[in-house]
Amino acid sequence: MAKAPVNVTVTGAAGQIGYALLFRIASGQLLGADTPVKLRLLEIPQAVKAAEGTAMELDDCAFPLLAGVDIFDDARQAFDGVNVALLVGARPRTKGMERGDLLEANGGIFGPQGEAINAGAADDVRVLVVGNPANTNALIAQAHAPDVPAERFTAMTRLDHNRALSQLAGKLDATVNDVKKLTIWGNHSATQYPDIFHAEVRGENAAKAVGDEAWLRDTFIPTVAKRGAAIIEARGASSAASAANAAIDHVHDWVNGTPEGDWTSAAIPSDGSYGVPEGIISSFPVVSRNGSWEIVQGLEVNEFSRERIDASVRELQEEREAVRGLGLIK
Ligand SMILES: NC(=O)c1ccc[n+]([C@@H]2O[C@H](COP(=O)([O-])OP(=O)(O)OC[C@H]3O[C@@H](n4cnc5c(N)ncnc54)[C@H](O)[C@@H]3O)[C@@H](O)[C@H]2O)c1
Ligand SMILES: O=C(O)C[C@H](O)C(=O)O
Repeated sequence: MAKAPVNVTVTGAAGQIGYALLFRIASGQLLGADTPVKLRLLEIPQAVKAAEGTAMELDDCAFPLLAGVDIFDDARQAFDGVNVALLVGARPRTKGMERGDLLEANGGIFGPQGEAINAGAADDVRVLVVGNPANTNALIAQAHAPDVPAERFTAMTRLDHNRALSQLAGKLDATVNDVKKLTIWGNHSATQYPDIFHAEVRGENAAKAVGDEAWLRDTFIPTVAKRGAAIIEARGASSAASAANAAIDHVHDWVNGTPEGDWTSAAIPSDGSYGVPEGIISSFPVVSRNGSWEIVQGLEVNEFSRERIDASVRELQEEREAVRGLGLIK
């Protein structure tokens, strides 16, 4: 029997990530070639017309798996019955805006969207927050959805993971397929920590294969952590196709499972593992089993890594305190 369509809501659908994302979802790359999807696009009223244009193009692709496209400017309607929620639309930082202003402006988006998910989402809803500051926006949405299991709220560090795979493979003259067990820890920000101490390249420990702490400290880590800014500098706009690709990877693996013998990175609510305070939405080494993320346990964290994980987690705690101070979470 044919599978029932899965409802996928994408916010910020008329933005640049939206444009790179929607066609890939509709073609089956998010959930698999046997799963029809219904797209539910959420935009602000001024951008609804642009979303309608994208919907026309989706029609014109005649995707066999696309079971419908609906466009909304109301979050309650957009998240009604949602199975997969991709929260891409966010308020970017503009000139003169302090971090508190940015968190407050995004609280005005992610709080109501969390409430709408709480009110109408399907029981199996999975939420991926892409819009920045992604980890803390996810925390705000989660706080407004008390009836949804907390672990269904995640934030995207898969782009950072993919960036790290490419940088490490390039250094060792390998391909990304040769690299396993790499980890992004912490926040999707410049404090994130890409960790190669447990990574393997062609079965050999990556840190040993690199054998160059200065490269790790002064080149690899800053290149990965500041890649978003480098893309903005080069393109004049933030990463879009690679961000959409990472969102596809994240949800695909969450639903279908990660391959045996490897792991990936995702920002998920901490259960206290690795000294990360419970509840913080932090990036960890994760596998997906039976449709749920699990933190890879038992990794030894050396002093070099500890310092960097702690710094990024501290930033997440500060963001949590800031949104608490603004009354956006309890
Ligand atoms: N986590 C990551 O790795 C990562 C990577 C790249 C970009 N990002 C972030 O993703 C976000 C989107 O990037 P983009 O390049 O697509 O931006 P964009 O400005 O091109 O598009 C954002 C869209 O969101 C819409 N929007 C704003 N408020 C909304 C709301 N309340 N409801 C629904 N839609 C709303 C806007 O109208 C716009 O169309 C940004 O916050 C960006 O910083 C995250
Ligand atoms: O949008 C940004 O600020 C950068 C983005 O998060 C990225 O990592 O490419």
